Amino acid sequence: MGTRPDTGGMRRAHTVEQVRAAEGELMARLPEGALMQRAAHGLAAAVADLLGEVYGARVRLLVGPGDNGGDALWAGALLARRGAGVEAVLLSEKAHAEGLAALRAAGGRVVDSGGARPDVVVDGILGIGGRPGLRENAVAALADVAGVPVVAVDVPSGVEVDTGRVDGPHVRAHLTVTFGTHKLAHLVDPAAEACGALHLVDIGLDLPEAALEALQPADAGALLPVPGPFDHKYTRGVVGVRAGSEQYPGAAVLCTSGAGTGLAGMVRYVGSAADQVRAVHPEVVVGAGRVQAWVVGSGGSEGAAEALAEAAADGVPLVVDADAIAHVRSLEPDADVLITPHAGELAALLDVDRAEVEADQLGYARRAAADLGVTVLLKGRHTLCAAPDGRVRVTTTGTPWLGTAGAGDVLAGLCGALRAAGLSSYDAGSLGSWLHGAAAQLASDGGPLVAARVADAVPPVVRGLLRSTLS
Ligand SMILES: NC(=O)C1=CN([C@@H]2O[C@H](COP(=O)(O)OP(=O)(O)OC[C@H]3O[C@@H](n4cnc5c(N)ncnc54)[C@H](OP(=O)(O)O)[C@@H]3O)[C@@H](O)[C@H]2O)[C@@H](O)CC1
Ligand SMILES: Nc1ncnc2c1ncn2[C@@H]1O[C@H](COP(=O)(O)OP(=O)(O)O)[C@@H](O)[C@H]1O
Ligand SMILES: [K+]
Repeated sequence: MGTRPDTGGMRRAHTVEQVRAAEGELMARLPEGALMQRAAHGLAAAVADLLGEVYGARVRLLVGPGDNGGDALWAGALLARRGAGVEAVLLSEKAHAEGLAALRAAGGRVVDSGGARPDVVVDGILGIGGRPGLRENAVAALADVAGVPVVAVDVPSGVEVDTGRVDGPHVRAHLTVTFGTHKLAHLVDPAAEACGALHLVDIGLDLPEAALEALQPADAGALLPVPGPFDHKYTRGVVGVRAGSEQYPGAAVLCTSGAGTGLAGMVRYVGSAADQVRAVHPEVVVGAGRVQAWVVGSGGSEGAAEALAEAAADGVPLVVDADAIAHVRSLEPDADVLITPHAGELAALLDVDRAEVEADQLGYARRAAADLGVTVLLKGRHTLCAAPDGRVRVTTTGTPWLGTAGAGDVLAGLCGALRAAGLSSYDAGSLGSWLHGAAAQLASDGGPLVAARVADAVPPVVRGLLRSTLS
């Protein structure tokens, strides 16, 4: 049976090709039109929820040429039968014939764009068959209803469904109601941001392995390294931090804060900010020694290349952040590496513009991971964790308040602790990012925060996960 709606297990996203194949298989076993009926009922229910009161509400359908428009028309018919005033603006010479007949039979009308302001707009312009961008008449029809909440059918029309790119005009939705499974554009920015809230309607698809995953609390809980009865600090893992510089001693403090949230057994520090680190974190052991993973580069300045070479000489897994990222090509090809760039740092590493990376986050994260043979944690609103073998996870925890100086230093330390505790680079990066985002939400509580508070909030987030995992 298909991916379940938004609660519970791992959130998964599939490509258009995977979705079409699963839909084809299921359609062959069902009466004609049955899948569209499932989709339309789920869509109508979500629009009704948004409206609160259906009777007397004004609903505007923007209808394109394909089955996406068909979903909108059938859902419009259901709403019209419940007493809504439903108008359809047909944006193409073609429109789904049965859907249109059903809408008319239910009392819905076809209108030109313009007219009285509706209470809600249903975007049935383009779905998974859409090419990026919108025609002029669609752009004009959207302008006519500017400010009205939009419910996107399957995807906000105009976005590129398999990449999350938005290269032309597109819909900005309040809510996106999708069917069977999430598509990549629902989770990958910048398209994900245009989706608004997501609602998944189960239409019974049987789906293959996902193209993209987003950890949910139960998944995060299951990945946590939890000490057993006979564990001690060394078996739990020692994480080493080589961060900070004369210019940026605070980065060393913040990075050791992330490393020292209790998920590894011990934190070592090597670098010029030892006094500052010791003053804030008396439990940190200063000086070189055996570690299970090194975190290198946060606030490292010009010393980052040397710090990276020294850490790499130990032959243990590396988490490479900030100034050290530029030197990652100097590492042995078989080194086990997680890099933690923001878009600007990945752009510099790949010698492209930052805007290009921001426009194609999934493409660049995947390519960098494959080409460099490292795991890439591309930080942003929805951080991506791409493994060299092609797997990708996306982080949906977090808050824009996390865009604050030093937050990345905390994240690097946290990922290093998880790596030292024995998680793979892929799990350490994706779980570290998930915990970092969840901790930021807890610390922010809807308001501003500073990076140190994010680290402070990691233990309560972990405690909450463990409680719900055990209950
Ligand atoms: N399959 C199923 O079982 C189920 C599917 N369901 C629903 O069907 C949706 C997919 O429907 P679909 O395949 O008909 O494609 P859809 O996105 O509606 O439009 C394609 C049309 O648009 C045109 N076109 C493309 N780009 C354009 C542009 N930029 N500007 C203007 N026009 C453009 C394109 O033209 P062409 O490429 O042929 O030139 C073609 O005519 C899916 O998202 C879901 O909502 C659900 O009911 C559940 C069951
Ligand atoms: N708008 C946003 N929404 C959610 N998270 C964000 C946003 N902007 C930045 N972040 C997160 O904040 C952190 C910033 O890290 P980074 O850019 O390295 O900052 P610094 O170098 O100052 O430590 C990253 O984890 C990133 O994912
Ligand atoms: K749509």
